[in-house]
Amino acid sequence: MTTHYIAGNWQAGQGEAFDSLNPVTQAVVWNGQGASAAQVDSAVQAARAAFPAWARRSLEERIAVLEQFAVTLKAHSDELARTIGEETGKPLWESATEVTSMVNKVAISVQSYRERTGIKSGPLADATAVLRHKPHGVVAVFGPYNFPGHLPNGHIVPALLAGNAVVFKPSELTPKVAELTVKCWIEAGLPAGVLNLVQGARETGVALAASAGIDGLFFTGSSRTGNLLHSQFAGRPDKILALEMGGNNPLVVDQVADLDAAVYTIIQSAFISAGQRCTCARRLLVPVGAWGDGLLARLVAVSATIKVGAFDEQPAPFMGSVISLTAAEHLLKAQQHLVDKGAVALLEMIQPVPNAALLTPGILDVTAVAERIDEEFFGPLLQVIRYDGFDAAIAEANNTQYGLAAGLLSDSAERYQQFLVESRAGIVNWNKQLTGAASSAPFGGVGASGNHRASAYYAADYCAYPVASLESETLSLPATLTPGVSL
Ligand SMILES: NC(=O)C1=CN([C@@H]2O[C@H](COP(=O)(O)OP(=O)(O)OC[C@H]3O[C@@H](n4cnc5c(N)ncnc54)[C@H](O)[C@@H]3O)[C@@H](O)[C@H]2O)C=CC1
Ligand SMILES: O=C(O)CCC(=O)N[C@@H](CCC(=O)O)C(=O)O
Repeated sequence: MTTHYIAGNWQAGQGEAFDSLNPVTQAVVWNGQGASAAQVDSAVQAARAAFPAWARRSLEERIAVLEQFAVTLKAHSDELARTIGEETGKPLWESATEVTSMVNKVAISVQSYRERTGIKSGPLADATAVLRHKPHGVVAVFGPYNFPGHLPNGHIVPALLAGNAVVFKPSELTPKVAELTVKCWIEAGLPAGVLNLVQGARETGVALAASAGIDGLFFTGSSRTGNLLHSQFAGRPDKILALEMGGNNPLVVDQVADLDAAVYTIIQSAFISAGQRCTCARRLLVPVGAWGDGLLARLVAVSATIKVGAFDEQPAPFMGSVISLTAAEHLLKAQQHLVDKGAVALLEMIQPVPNAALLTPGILDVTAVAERIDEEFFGPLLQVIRYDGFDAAIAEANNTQYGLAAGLLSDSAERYQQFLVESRAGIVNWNKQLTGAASSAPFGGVGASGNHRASAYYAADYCAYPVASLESETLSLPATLTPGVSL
């Protein structure tokens, strides 16, 4: 099976065989062989060869190809949404929103490029100061499985726009979405070699990250892998590394007037995408006392009724499956481990159908757990911590190595001001769900969530480097010479 797209040709893999499965039915969605180290190398060389001509094209020419890509995405949107659903288990309504985000990324990236990294100039007394931006060269893009279309696209579109050539290594759990996306680029007329696709698991990623031929690596994925890459790139200031990693995101609930609005917002924050968004609320901070007890009772009652099902089930479920049986098993074990450590299951997360990666929402009260685990559980498992006093809530919210997203549900503007000032995260929301960040804003975290290279609207910043010039069409002597020099 031809699975890799290198130098404008599809070719079969020479590495390990692997397949992607529908997480609910376990049916094979895609299979093939991963790229060998030699194939990764040829993909990097193809990108290197294609880079100069692509970078020399005018910005308008590159934009035209990108806009055509948006057109081809729209034309294939049903097929793409279905494939996202099949490979990830995400309900069709949600997969369709992912394709829309991919389409919208083009116009947003163009706007961002012009605003943040375009050409700017200003007159000086005897010259012109010009600021331009140049592409880095060949960049590797690593994607996660949870948004197999939208998140790699969030690196690829701005990278190509800036004039880079790309080698794309998608998640091994979602190869078919990557293949379809690359086909859309080909149909849009992207020249051969400018975007290359190498499929495969860890070994393919290791080979690509270690390639001497890349000038940068843009990664979205787990903190564990991101940290490995960070160590690997240490001492390499010549290569740009952008890391978008996970979080252990707190959502603080203050005593609010509209209890149902709070419950709905918590559900959208914790359980959308079956809890598989990096921005999902993982820790829910609830005040001690009767009001907090009432909120939790209502949250548990409503969460117990959430419809969970296969991606194409009708009527549509709110939550699809998690990515795999292995992931489901890992999450169930994590729940059991927390219960063993003293957590109280307010709503037990269960696997309702054997051999299907469907999980129901889980809510654990971990207040009594002595040493809470600061880890991201990437699924529908929400940990509740009761707090006494708003200062204590903020301290608890910040009690994590991560710093991606933090939210406050409160009727008090004053409390939000305090939360905004004191919380440590790249996304801080007020009375809004934590998930669903806008592509028109920067997207990134501090602490263990990233390396200060925010993506989305600020992706333009890591896709090009600034070149500052002082320019004068004629060379002439200044009116006054510096002391000590005579001509
Ligand atoms: N901050 C952000 O923007 C986002 C972060 N994420 C995070 O991504 C994670 C889920 O995605 P996963 O696919 O599980 O991440 P992952 O880290 O397992 O994999 C990401 C990519 O890295 C590759 N890879 C794995 N080990 C490697 C190694 N040693 N060297 C080179 N490449 C390697 C994988 O094959 C895949 O292409 C969650 O932790 C989530 O929070 C997901 C979406 C957005
Ligand atoms: O990257 C963008 O264009 C905006 C950020 C975004 O789409 N965030 C989503 C996905 C979160 C995740 O990566 O898991 C969100 O906040 O829901």
